[in-house]
Amino acid sequence: MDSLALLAFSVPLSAWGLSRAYVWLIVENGHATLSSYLFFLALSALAVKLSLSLFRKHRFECRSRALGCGPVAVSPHKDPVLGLDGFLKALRALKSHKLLDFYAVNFASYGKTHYTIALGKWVLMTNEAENIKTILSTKMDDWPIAGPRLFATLPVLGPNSIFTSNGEAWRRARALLKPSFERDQLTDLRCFDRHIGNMLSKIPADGIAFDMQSLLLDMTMDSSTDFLLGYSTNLLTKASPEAEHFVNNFEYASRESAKNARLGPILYYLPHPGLQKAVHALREYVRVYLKKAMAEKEQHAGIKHRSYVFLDELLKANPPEDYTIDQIISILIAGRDTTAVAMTAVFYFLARNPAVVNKLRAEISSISGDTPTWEQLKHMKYLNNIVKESLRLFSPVGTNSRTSNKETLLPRGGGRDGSKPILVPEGTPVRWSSHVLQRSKEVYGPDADEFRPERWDDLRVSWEYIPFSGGPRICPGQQFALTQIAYTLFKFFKTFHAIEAQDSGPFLAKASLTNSLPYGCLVSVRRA
Ligand code: HEM
Repeated sequence: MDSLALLAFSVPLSAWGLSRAYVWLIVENGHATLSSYLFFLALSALAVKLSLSLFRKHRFECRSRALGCGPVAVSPHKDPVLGLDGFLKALRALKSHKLLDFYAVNFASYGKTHYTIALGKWVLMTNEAENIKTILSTKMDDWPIAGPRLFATLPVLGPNSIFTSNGEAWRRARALLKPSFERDQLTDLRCFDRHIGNMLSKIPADGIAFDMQSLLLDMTMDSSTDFLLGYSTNLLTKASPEAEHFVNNFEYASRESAKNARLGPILYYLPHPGLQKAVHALREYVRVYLKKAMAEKEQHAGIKHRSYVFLDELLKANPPEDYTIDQIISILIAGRDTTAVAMTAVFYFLARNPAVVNKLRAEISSISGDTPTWEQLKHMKYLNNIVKESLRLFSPVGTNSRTSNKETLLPRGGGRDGSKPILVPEGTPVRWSSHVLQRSKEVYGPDADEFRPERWDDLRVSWEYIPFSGGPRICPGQQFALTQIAYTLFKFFKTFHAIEAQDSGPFLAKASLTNSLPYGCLVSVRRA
């Protein structure tokens, strides 16, 4: 039944019901007490609210039709109010590390754009590249970051960080950070070199199984802190007790943030002394290096006294102390796990594809010496295709979301075949999955689930490939991450001849702030 028919039916019915309730309760039974009046008032308020929401729904549908929009599919729910059945299914998928598959099944079953209910809230799911482009780029201002992602990171990053802010506050943070990601900085590979060397020296001798993911997590923490603060945590060599404490707090804060993302406002408004203590300790650790960098800036007044450090670059704009700390912690959260997990996935796929490794080694051996330049790395076509293909099959940020701040149009998803535009009400959360989109058979062909770097020789895609997101909020660390991954691969295959998988289970993804491999990535190597 459409909303007009419901309206025509329900308004006279509730008026009649209310008048009957009044006569029965107050006139006939003489219950003219305060509680019966209050009961009657509550009943009336409910009826008015229901009629008003039906009226609004009707007006919304009229506007939607006038704009040429179509209705959107709705996923079926046994519990149509809270959607508890869907929530429990998602929870089970999360626990068995199959949440990304759960999204894939839902998109295949209910359509590329559909509504679902999550704990009483209507959520728009869309995997239409055109819709994602509209949300992230063309109409970005209608779609701020809100909801779970915000609840997840606010307690750790505060409202001013590039990661949690919107509008003017976000533009200010982005402008401050932009110069620190300029190309010149990226071409200086010395910062990675030492940490990659430390990691390679920890890899056990021929044939012994080890977890590549945990080594890569240590390496990216060492290189990120070195790059950002000018002082590495040195987890792979001789970490100080302060550095170890910092890393423990960082990992604890990330885990608790992921819980906030799942339970949203429920946890966000409850006090969490453990998290507060960890965040305080994180900030104080960064403050020590910030103070050192400020002192060195005064002492050296414009003279370059050490190789590139992100903090030195930031301080050129004289930002306030706590604001700077917000941004540094944001970048560490945004860049450390993502890069480590992206590299883990590359090694996961290579360990299962010896023919790809042979082709990669041939390309690497065409470059003399053990230390490539930035330009050489950029021109290694096959190596870059491998990284691209791995990020297609496994994006560390496998899903993403925004919330509409006004009634707004999306170009697709309406009508029987989903080709009409849709009108989205204000306050609607929208979620999409780069992971599912990047495995679309429509775009990537029937072998979309296979690891085949050669497909990138002639494949041209746009918004169907978004491991680093897109639009003005595109990941500013993209080149930094890609360079670090390429450099690691180069050095790894100059040292080792082959890599073999030592686990045989299916590919699973543990969903947290970033997806990771729940049981690590067990491999063994042979020396070159
Ligand atoms: C393979 C590694 C990486 C992947 C897959 C990745 C992915 C992403 C994605 C998908 C977003 C968009 C999030 C959203 O729209 O909600 C993002 C944002 C961001 N990333 Fe990355 N990232 C990676 C590495 C890095 C690195 C190394 C850094 C810094 C050194 C970094 C810094 C940031 C920042 C600051 C943002 C927020 C940008 C903004 O809101 O304007 N990322 N990243």
